[in-house]
Amino acid sequence: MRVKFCGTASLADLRCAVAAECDAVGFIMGVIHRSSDAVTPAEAARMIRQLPPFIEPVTVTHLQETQALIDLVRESHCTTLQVQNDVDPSDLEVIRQALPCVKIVKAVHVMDRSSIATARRYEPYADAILLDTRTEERIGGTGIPHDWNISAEIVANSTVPVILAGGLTPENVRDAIQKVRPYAVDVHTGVKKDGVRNLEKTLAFARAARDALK
Ligand SMILES: O=C(O)c1ccccc1NCC(=O)[C@H](O)[C@H](O)COP(=O)(O)O
Repeated sequence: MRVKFCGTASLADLRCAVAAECDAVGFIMGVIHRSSDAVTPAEAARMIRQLPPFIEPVTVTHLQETQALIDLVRESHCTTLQVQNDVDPSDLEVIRQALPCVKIVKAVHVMDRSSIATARRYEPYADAILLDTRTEERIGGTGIPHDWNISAEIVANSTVPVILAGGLTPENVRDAIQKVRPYAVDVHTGVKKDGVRNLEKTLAFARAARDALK
């Protein structure tokens, strides 16, 4: 099972994720909704210089305007873009033309069964779909799980890889994987202690995720 740790805000956070043998690290940039752990593109670029090979750095953002998204990826030097906010699917095509080597992940918020159609709408334009939770204030990093029955249905019918996020923890990630069968899992809040990424929780999350289907 692949694992992404989101909200990497310091070298200490980065080292925790690397120690847990992560597959990807997310850098939150360009936030317009409530959020924590945002960094500037220059800060992300500096941290990425310390990243060992074969770990994917991901630009995670609220921004919606196509050129702003392209600029953010270029400035941060990430190799994957996670679009957390609403955009027209055709905008993803424009981004792909501008950044042909960058993988595009589109977040879909699982609120009710309408999310199934939303995910299907983005599938032709995204390299992966990330299923997340939203609240009135936040469109990511809520620490709240959603209805995994709906997520499982999206995974079962998707033509692209599906990443499960939203309220995952070292304690519930095994059940989540067994029920939803995602391509990868993603966590931000669930591996924090006293507001910062915690090494024990990060290691425990990665271990539980990797052992879930054994
Ligand atoms: O995590 C955030 O605060 C965030 C802020 C702005 C845009 C996206 C954000 N998160 C996207 C992620 O990939 C998070 O890991 C995902 O929402 C899960 O978060 P959590 O429920 O806290 O584990």
